[in-house]
Amino acid sequence: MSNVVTVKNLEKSYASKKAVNGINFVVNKGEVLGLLGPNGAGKSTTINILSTILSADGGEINILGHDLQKNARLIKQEIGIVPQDLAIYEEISAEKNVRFFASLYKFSGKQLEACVKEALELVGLYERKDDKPKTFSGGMKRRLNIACAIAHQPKLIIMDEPTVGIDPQSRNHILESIKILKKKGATIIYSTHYMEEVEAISDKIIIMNDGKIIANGTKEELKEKFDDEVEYSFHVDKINKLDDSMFNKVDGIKKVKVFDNVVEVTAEKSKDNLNGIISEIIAKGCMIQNMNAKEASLETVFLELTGRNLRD
Ligand SMILES: Nc1ncnc2c1ncn2[C@@H]1O[C@H](COP(=O)(O)OP(=O)(O)OP(=O)(O)O)[C@@H](O)[C@H]1O
Repeated sequence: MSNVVTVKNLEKSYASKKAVNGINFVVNKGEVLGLLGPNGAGKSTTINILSTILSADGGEINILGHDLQKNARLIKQEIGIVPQDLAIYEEISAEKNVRFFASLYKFSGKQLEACVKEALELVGLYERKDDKPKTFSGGMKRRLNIACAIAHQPKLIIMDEPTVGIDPQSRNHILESIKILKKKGATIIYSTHYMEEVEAISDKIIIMNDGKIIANGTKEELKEKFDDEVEYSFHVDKINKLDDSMFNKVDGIKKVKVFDNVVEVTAEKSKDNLNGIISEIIAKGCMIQNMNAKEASLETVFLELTGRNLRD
């Protein structure tokens, strides 16, 4: 079976707020799906429904061949959930934490010990297995949280912002762990506020905004839509002479932003308009101190589609 997750017309409201508004998507076996969206987009609600924690108001979900409404119990055995908040016991050793969670599933005896070891090694905590989480850094606790969620070797792993607020070393470690889990055949759904993480590990990206999916595809597919776009940024000496309408005569200008000592111009590359833009700035009596050109990135795609920065 290549479809591990199929979501059709999923809906969920809280009182009058439609948190998830008729979304559809598929995740194939072995894929890492990055779920991106600004605060309140509906990512956690979607993830909590897939994790069988919340019930949906409408729609259909099939996970690993089972209908979620009819067979949640079977699905729970096959998935691993890394929640946004830590779910570990501070007062027992890292190893006992992992063993406890793994023992809730099908493993016991030697097999259980092997799974616990493998999970702790994966997140780089085997050397610290006898230590209590209360002595760990925030990043180490998050890594332990992951080990607890994956020790039973689930086919589908669902992670809700597993790298929020941690040190870069732990963050890299978590991203590397995800790549290894994927290599071993796991399917992963991963929600995050960090664009660079999605770029680094996702096979497919879904961008949510206001309960809806507004883009769905590979990184390349999403960028393609904005391939003809370039953002020029000029540092000038006399910003007070410039305004948003100064490039009205130049062809292919999409957006102008003037702030501090900077003028940012989003333009269509194919219109070959850089000379025209520079001429207009010089004609205003300004000197250009330096200039940058930025091609479309996922950040641009996100901003264009949602009108918001990812971490507003
Ligand atoms: N228990 C709740 N009761 C009422 N409203 C809720 C509840 N949980 C979420 N919401 C609202 O539903 C919408 C979607 O929230 P959700 O937490 O799914 O978004 P999110 O994309 O995960 O955001 P964040 O990145 O901030 O976690 C938001 O408007 C939120 O305020």
